[in-house]
Amino acid sequence: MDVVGQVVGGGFGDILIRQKSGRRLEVGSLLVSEEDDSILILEVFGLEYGSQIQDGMRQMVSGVQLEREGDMRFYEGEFVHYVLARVKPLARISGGKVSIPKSLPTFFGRLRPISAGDLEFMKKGGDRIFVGRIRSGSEVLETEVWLPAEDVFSHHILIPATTGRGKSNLVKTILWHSLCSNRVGILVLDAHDEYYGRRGDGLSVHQRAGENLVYYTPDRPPPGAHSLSINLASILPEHFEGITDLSDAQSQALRVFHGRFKEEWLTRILTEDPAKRSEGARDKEIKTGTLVALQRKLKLMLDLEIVEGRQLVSRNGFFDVTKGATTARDIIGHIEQGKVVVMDTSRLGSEAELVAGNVIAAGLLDRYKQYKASGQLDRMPVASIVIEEAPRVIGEDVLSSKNSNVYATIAREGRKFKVGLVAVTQLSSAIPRAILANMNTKIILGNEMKQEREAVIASASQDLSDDDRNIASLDKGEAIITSIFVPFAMPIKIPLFDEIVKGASRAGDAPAKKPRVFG
Ligand SMILES: Nc1ncnc2c1ncn2[C@@H]1O[C@H](COP(=O)(O)OP(=O)(O)OP(=O)(O)O)[C@@H](O)[C@H]1O
Repeated sequence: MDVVGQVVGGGFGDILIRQKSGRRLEVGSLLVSEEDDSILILEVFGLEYGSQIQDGMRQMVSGVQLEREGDMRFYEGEFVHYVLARVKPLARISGGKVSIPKSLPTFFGRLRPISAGDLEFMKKGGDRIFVGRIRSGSEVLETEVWLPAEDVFSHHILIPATTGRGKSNLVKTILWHSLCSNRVGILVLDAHDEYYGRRGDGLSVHQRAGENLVYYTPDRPPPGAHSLSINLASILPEHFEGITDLSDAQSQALRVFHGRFKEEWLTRILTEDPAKRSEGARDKEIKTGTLVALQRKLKLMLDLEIVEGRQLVSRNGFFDVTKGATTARDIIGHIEQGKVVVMDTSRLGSEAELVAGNVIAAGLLDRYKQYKASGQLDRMPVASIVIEEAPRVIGEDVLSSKNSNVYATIAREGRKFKVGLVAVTQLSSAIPRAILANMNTKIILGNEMKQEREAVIASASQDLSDDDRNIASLDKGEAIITSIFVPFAMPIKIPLFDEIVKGASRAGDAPAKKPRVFG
């Protein structure tokens, strides 16, 4: 047996291992204790020195070496000084079945490194999505990790990390595998226009992009892509809720206009001339000051302007008076067919992006509620919405200071209707605990901020209370998956998206060069 260490003490959840000299255990290393009829997988969460020599003596020997450059050494140093690893049991595997460990490994038992053969029970392929390979410390095993797509998407995914740790790469990886089947329809609000692959490789080079990827952009759509504009008539007063700061009077004004003018309500608010308002009873409901402030706010947010003759025109062609009447309906239709819809919102401000997302998310949730009511939900694919910088819509301050919004509703109850969120964030601590706890799969990337690690650890599906340092030391693309759909918290390495594309083109699964034309 390839021994790396031996059990020398500790207790359940905090077992002390002496590291064999010449081996190097890392925080996150996975070890195996072979028992009679099972194996126990253990994970290193702490490392410290051990020595048989008292402190004072060690410091004196060091003094001789440093100050006199003397050759004073300990006889058979590997016996007297060593590294102690603190490990916790992760899983017991017996006859291909995984269970939560409830006992200690054999006292004085020797441990070996984990190998791919120990993890053969892990299921692959089918309606699962690939997220990476099992990692032991910084060593990557061959074992692939595939998550059950419908379950994880409908029960929400949280991707927490600080900047530059590989969030976008992970989202791309997940979307890539979602394109293989139609079991999950996904809306991606792509604020950096980075997923489709206009510049460099993106989802468009996937073998099935033609059938399963739909790209909407307001900026010179490539062949087969759709021009993205949303008609003002698609927007309802509630689409602004929980997105932008509106006073009570302003919210009231939105509703009054909607009640009076139905689909034309937004155009009417924006084009009403404050100077020509009559003092009739109807207008008293809305003060001129409120109207003027509302017009200013909406024009700025939606990038609209009033030109001669009180004509309303769109400056960026996104929110439009004439175009885009069916956009929201069409996008919802694509998601219902299990496609991935990438919406390039890179030209929009943050609030406008969220309003656009709201129009679609609210319509989608409504449709799925209807499917449930009519008994058709079972045959529908799961629907999911990828939202970056998630605290913008599900942050504590947003939800307490403004009315709730559709994203929060989805986070709380979307699961019942097969609608989920993929929330990407640098600030998990800004999301209320109840919502964090509802995100039943967390793919935790590196994070150097203690407060953020604590928020994620406190709401994890497995006990990660000893993993603070482990999470702090995660390198780019290294992650820990905690989920009600995995048997134990899994350390993984996410592949680089470019390598996935290269691998697919070698295997003939993706064209190597030009993006595909799709519709
Ligand atoms: N799985 C990975 N393996 C190796 N390197 C990676 C991996 N994922 C990302 N990287 C590296 O880290 C860089 C940043 O990745 P990415 O843009 O995905 O991070 P991010 O967290 O989305 O950053 P930002 O918050 O700035 O958008 C990439 O350019 C890439 O070089």
